[in-house]
Amino acid sequence: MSLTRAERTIVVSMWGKISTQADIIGTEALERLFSSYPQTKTYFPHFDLHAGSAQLRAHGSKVVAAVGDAVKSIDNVAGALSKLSELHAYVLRVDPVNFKLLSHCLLVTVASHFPADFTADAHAAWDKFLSIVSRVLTEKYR
Ligand code: HEM
Repeated sequence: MSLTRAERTIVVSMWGKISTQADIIGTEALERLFSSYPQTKTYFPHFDLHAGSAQLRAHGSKVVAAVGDAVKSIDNVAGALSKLSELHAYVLRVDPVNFKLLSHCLLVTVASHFPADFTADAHAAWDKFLSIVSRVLTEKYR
């Protein structure tokens, strides 16, 4: 699976907007993840996961920064995220199903912040891009 040229253009150009609100978007996506899918909280027993907590905000900005690294290396996402891939697969052992949940929450968050940009094509491009990111972060399981 790889992005078409048109899909890359959409992801890169929307990232220009998302990156200006990266911390807010990362934090909101995590808040949505933990409230809609509370089972995901089991990976964070050491975190204060209340909405707006300092740890949640710090983690939200790290997650979105990593998505930004992937956008910047959109032709080599595996290379850009290789350290994170080892962390999630070998150290944290996050079950891959959780990546679908977080990707969904990121999509919903982006859609609600940028409704005019979130056309059906943009939705499809981001969905595909986030599944590539998720695949990279989980592929070391196989
Ligand atoms: C788009 C998918 C994801 C991205 C881009 C991502 C990104 C990151 C980043 C950047 C870190 C910090 C690494 C560091 O401090 O060196 C991290 C840590 C972590 N991630 Fe993810 N992650 C993703 C999905 C997930 C999912 C689905 C879960 C589980 C539900 C998860 C659980 C964790 C945990 C438990 C940590 C360690 C937190 C800590 O103790 O500081 N991640 N992730």
